[in-house]
Amino acid sequence: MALKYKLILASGSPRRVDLLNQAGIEPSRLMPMDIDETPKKSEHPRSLARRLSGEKAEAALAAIKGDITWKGSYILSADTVVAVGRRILGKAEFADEASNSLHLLSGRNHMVYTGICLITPDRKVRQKIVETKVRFKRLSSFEIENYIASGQWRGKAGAYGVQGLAGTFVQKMVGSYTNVVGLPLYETILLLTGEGFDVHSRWPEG
Ligand SMILES: Cc1cn([C@H]2C[C@H](O)[C@@H](COP(=O)(O)OP(=O)(O)OP(=O)(O)O)O2)c(=O)[nH]c1=O
Repeated sequence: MALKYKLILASGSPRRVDLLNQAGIEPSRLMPMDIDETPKKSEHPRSLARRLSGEKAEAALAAIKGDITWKGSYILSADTVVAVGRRILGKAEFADEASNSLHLLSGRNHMVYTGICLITPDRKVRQKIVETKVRFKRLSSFEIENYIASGQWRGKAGAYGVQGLAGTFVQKMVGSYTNVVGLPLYETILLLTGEGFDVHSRWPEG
């Protein structure tokens, strides 16, 4: 069946592509957007997730402006922020930063906010912020050291990836798991179908 709409995923995150694929959607194009992700002074983590997801989608829209191939396509973006209270734990650049982040998360609750932004073919902007509460067990220095050695913290908010070894750190989670991995599937599909994107006609037949 010919698909009615094209979808641009304004992201370079392999996790987001995997999650969309899991939902039976193959983006027509991947557009990683290099935006400044620095939080503003006293910006709430929720507001940051909202602002950055919006900026990624708007940057992709600006980049395809005037290109007839992508006229009438949907643009989807997301941004995931990990926070302890109002304290934002960004992507660690070095091992010692990642270690600090994990020490902070150890034995505590934290929040994961993912902002999703959808720009429709008629260029309406729709946003949704999804929250998940995560509790990590108390981590020993030995566990943290070994986790750091695995390298799985690289490129991930809060310096961990729940879909990998850090899944063993999670004592409790309230809310969406896929939200923590980087794209809340239930809410994303709801947003897409609500805006007329043909999600279910893309599902494979067995
Ligand atoms: C908390 C957590 C985050 N992550 C990832 C998801 C995101 O890729 C990343 C958060 O950074 P983001 O800035 O949201 O995304 P990104 O820079 O990786 O990709 P893009 O902006 O191009 O879409 O952390 C996991 O993979 N697992 C986790 O458990």
